[in-house]
Amino acid sequence: MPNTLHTEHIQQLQTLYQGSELLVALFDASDTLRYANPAFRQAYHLAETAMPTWVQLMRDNHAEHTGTVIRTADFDTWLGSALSRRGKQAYRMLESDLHDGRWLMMTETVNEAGWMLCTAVDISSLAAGKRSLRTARDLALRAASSDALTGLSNRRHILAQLETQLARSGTHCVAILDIDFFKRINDSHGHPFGDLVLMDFARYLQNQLRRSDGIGRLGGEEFMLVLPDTPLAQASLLMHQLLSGLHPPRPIGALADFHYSCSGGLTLLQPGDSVQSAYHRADAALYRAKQHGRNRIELG
Ligand SMILES: Nc1nc2c(ncn2[C@@H]2O[C@H](COP(=O)(O)OP(=O)(O)OP(=O)(O)O)[C@@H](O)[C@H]2O)c(=O)[nH]1
Repeated sequence: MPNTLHTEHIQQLQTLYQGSELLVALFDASDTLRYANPAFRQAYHLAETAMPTWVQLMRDNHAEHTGTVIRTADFDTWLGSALSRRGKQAYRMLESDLHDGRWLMMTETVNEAGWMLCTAVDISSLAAGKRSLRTARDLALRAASSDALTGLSNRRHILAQLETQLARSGTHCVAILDIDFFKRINDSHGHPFGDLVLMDFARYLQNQLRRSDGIGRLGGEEFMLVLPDTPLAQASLLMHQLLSGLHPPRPIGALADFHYSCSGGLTLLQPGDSVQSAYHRADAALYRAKQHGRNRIELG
C-alpha cells in the first residue's frame, strides 16, 4: 500500500527520532508516556526508561524546577486549567518555555483512539521580540476559556466542546452535575469555604475522568461533563462511580471529616440535537434527581 508505514519505515523513523533534536513523545489515551526520544527526555529530565503520566511529569518538573516553566501560585489550579485544554482538539500548537532558557513550539496531535503525538522544536532564536506579545495573547485566550476559580473550562468553552461533539459521528453523552445543598454549605461555613468545596469538586472530577472528556463549570455549583465516544450505559456507570466516590469524608479547609454530595442529569446526544436541546434534557434530568432526593443520577 502506498504511503503506509511498513516495518522498515518504522525502524527508520525510530532511528531518526533517536538522533533528532526535534522533541518527540507519544502518550496513550490515559495520558501515560509510551515513547519519548532522547531530546524529549533531556528537556523534561526523564530517565531513559521512565514512563510517567503527563500529570506526574508536570508535577515532578514543577517540584524540581526543571522542564516546563509553570508560572502559578497554585500548581493544582494551573494543572486544572492545562487539563481543560489538553487533548481536546485533534491538533493544536502552543509555545512553551523551559527552565533551561529554551523556547519551544509544540504540537499535539490526537487520534480517534485518544493517543497523542507530541513534537516540539526549539524556536529560541526566532522573533524573540514578538514573544511577549504572543505570550500575552495566549494568556488572554486562556483566561477567556477558563473558569477563574477552578481552572476548568468556563461555560462558553464547555458549551463549545458540546457543540464539537454534536458535529461528530459516534455515541457521546453529556451530563450536568450540581453540588447538593450548596447554599447550606456556604451559610454554615462561609463563602470562602464554599469556594474550597468548588475547587475540591473540580479536582475530583478531573482526577476521575479521561483526558478526552470535557469538564466545565456552568456557573455557581453546576458543572457540565462532555463524554465523547461513550455509550449511555458506560456513562451511567461512570456517573454512579463519581457519586459513590464522593461518599467518604473529604478533608476541606480545617474540616477533616467534611462530606458533600452531588446530583446529576445524564443524556445521550441524539441525531438532530442542538446545544440547547441536549442541555435542556440533561438539565431536566438533573431537576428530577434533585426532586427525587438528591445524591442520585437521572437519565434524560
Ligand atoms: N462559595 C461560593 N458560592 C457560590 C458561588 N456561586 C454561587 N454560589 C452560591 O451557591 C448557592 C446555590 O444555592 P442553590 O441554588 O439554592 O442550590 P443548593 O443549596 O445547592 O440546593 P440544591 O441544588 O437544590 O441541592 C447560592 O447560595 C449561591 O450564592 C461561588 O462561586 N462560590
